[in-house]
Amino acid sequence: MRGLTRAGKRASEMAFNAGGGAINWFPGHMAAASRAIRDRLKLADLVIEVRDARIPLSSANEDLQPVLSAKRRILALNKKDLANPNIMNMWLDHFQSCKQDCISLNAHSSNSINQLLGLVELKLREAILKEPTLLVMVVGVPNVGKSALINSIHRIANSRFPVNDKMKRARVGPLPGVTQDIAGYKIASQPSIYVLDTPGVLVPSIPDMETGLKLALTGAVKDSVVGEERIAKYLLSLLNIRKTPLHWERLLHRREEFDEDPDDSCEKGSRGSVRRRQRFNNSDALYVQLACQLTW
Ligand SMILES: Nc1nc2c(ncn2[C@@H]2O[C@H](COP(=O)(O)OP(=O)(O)OP(=O)(O)O)[C@@H](O)[C@H]2O)c(=O)[nH]1
Repeated sequence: MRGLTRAGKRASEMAFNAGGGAINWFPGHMAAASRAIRDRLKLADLVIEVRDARIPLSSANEDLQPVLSAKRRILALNKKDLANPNIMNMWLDHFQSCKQDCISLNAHSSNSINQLLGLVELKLREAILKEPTLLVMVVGVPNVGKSALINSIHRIANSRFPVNDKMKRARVGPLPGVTQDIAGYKIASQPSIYVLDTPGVLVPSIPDMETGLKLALTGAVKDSVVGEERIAKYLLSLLNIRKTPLHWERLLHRREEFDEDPDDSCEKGSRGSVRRRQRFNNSDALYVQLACQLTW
């Protein structure tokens, strides 16, 4: 693990030194948004801190941690469908061993949202009996899936306890910075429970280049801010360090073996239909293999 960390640092240094100028990680609107989030946090009964399941440490906003850890908090590792399940489970064990309520999610999956709502109910059990209004705040770095999560929570909660309010939808988009203002969504009555969507915020200065490049690679920072070439070089260096070209070489080799036996390229589906096994793309593999060698 330590070897991989050192190698990751080396990859980020190489990518960074490739040039491209200084990086401004903190656009103007984030300072105002950070202040507004801190203000509202004082009123929140529960915080859902959304992090990216692929980079659960790098996607933490370190400046907010002292405030967040003093609140009732659920750590939601979102985009679990894009993460390596073995590594993600290791992180879940780690956070749970630190007595932190933690859950891995896919914001578009009803199963995930039902599990999250179960945990929210559990955390708010006592407050639900006492308070007429409760506030759940969703915070996290840009593009981590906060608004998608809120839309799913809103939809599922509304199907369980219909709220008379008009159903609003939070704006979701593939680029960071779509949500610019804090907005509330009512998900229950008696007590009234509101979920607050917040703009994604980063720390004003990212402490090390590797963290910055991981955030860029997973979409928390626009490609143009860091530079497409830097991001691509970092990715290719990581693939190289993890010996991905070697793995692909083996797959290519196996493909040649399949080609020698044409009967092997088909397999029976569960209903007896014959379906073609998905072929490994030879030219893509060779292209990335070559690109990795060039960045080394
Ligand atoms: N694969 C996958 N994509 C997701 C998931 N959750 C959200 N997304 C996608 O991630 C992108 C960003 O989602 P948003 O909900 O807009 O993210 P946000 O955190 O509100 O972004 P900001 O407005 O920058 O704060 C969208 O393209 C979503 O469809 C998930 O669990 N898995």
